[in-house]
Amino acid sequence: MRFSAPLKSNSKKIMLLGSGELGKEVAIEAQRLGLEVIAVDRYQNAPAHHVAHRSYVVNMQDKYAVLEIIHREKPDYILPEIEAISIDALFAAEDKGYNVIPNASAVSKTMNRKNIRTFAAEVLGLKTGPYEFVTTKEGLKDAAERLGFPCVIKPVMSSSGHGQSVAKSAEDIDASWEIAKEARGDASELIVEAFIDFDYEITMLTARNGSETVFCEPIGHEQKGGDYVFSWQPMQMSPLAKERSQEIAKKITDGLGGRGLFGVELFIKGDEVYFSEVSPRPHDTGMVTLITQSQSEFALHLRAVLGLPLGFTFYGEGASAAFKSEVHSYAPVISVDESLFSDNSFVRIFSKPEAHKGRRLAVALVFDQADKALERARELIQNIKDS
Ligand SMILES: Nc1ncnc2c1ncn2[C@@H]1O[C@H](COP(=O)(O)OP(=O)(O)OP(=O)(O)O)[C@@H](O)[C@H]1O
Ligand SMILES: NCC(=O)N[C@@H]1O[C@H](COP(=O)([O-])[O-])[C@@H](O)[C@H]1O
Ligand SMILES: [Mg+2]
Repeated sequence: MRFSAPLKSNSKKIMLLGSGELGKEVAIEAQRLGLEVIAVDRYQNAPAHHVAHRSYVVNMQDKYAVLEIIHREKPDYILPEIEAISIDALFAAEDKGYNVIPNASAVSKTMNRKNIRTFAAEVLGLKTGPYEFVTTKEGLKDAAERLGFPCVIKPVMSSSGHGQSVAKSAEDIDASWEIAKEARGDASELIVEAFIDFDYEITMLTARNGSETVFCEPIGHEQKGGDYVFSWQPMQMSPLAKERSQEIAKKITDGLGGRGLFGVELFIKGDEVYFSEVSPRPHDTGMVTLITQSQSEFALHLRAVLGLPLGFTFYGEGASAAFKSEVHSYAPVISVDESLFSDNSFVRIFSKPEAHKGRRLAVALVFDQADKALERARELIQNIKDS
């Protein structure tokens, strides 16, 4: 009897810069492909640290700290997983021949709203709402008056709604100015956007592997305070709005270039599609693909990075709901009710080592007709408790 030799493990090494819940799923997919996984974040025991071959804790905004780890590990691919990373480190790594995903320039553009908005609207000519950039409270007041109320105010560098607010009238401007200081990133410059009274908003997940571009079914989502709470797939759209959404997604991802999966955020009103922003990496609203697709957004990201084929099957409708902490704890315990274990749903707990009110700690996923799935996902997160 002969046994075939074990498959030669793929000797490539990936480095995740940021190791949260999204990175954890990327790390698991990478492990499945036999890659070596190095997970880096600003705190110990971040979700992807638990499933990596090696992990590091560094100040991600410190160019030299980030570069030191890159030089020590010499990864084949560097995958930025959060926005607050030293961009100088990424450019320097790229100059030395490292492969930054999708590329340092795309990361630089997307991490700063000024860069991505001017690139999308003024270079690529994509439709966006009116906007202005300001650096002073006086400038903010004037811009808000010009754009009209309500308007949305966001630090140029931040994410997950940190530092973001909606000013309904001139009286709100002082408060908005203060809120902006809570940015995760740089609050020295703000974007003021006219409020778009959209019918719904979507994420168009778009993957490019160097030879083809594929789109996932559109993901509808609901946000509270600028952070995602529910998502569902597919979002029912008119054929024209869907076609326009894919066109915009193709233009912006071609414009940014490189390989990987992108989350293109769009606002839809009737058949009009407005570009909002884009993540050059898997998107939080895309966690729903863990239950709706044969290859989740995380698996597609890796396939795209490695230049592998991007074919996948959309199994059918589903929804996700984010569970956010209700407590502050240095050792959160999450209890999952027995009722959560049903045939068409599951919960993913991220295992974050510390909880604070509003921090996303788990996600509920349901495979069912989108409206039923959404209702069930909502129910599921009500049955998760943390202490
Ligand atoms: N101009 C606008 N008009 C109406 N709603 C808006 C506008 N800008 C943002 N929003 C709402 O706020 C949400 C968050 O905004 P945005 O995506 O710009 O912030 P973010 O901090 O980058 O969020 P994330 O990191 O979760 O993607 C949007 O998904 C949308 O629901
Ligand atoms: N919208 C971006 C997003 O969802 N990013 C995800 O959240 C993590 C940070 O979580 P934390 O704030 O709880 O540390 C990031 O590491 C990433 O996985
Ligand atoms: Mg967004």
